[in-house]
Amino acid sequence: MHDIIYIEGLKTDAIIGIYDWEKQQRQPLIFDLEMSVPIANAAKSDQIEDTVDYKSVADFIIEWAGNSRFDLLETLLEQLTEELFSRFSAIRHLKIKIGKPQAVPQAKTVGLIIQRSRQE
Ligand SMILES: Nc1nc2c(c(=O)[nH]1)N=C([C@H](O)[C@@H](O)CO)CN2
Repeated sequence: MHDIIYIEGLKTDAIIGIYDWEKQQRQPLIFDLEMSVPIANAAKSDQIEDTVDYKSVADFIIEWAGNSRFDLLETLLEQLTEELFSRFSAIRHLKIKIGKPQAVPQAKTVGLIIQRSRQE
């Protein structure tokens, strides 16, 4: 059982969606992440290098998702998960929720949650 480093309510604007109008204008996406990371080394050393820097993860997601262009949330999240495992080697498991608040006007938000483990 590992510890969880989390990011909640991370907002970025992206080109995402299956309809023509969605391919013309950016719309907000909201990310919630839980990253399973062993924190014992960082807790002893007090060094950011020994853990996962949530600020670096947040900055990466804003940049990567902001420059992405997908039809489906499914594709975006699957590819984002691979990028995060590749860039942040201490992440063992990832749970990511993505919300698309403008997609269904009658709903507060809609979206997708995926959970993946690092493939060794
Ligand atoms: N499972 C999904 N369903 C839908 C998606 C999606 O990405 N995954 N996308 C859309 C449209 O782009 C919608 O968000 C526009 O309102 C519809 N269903």
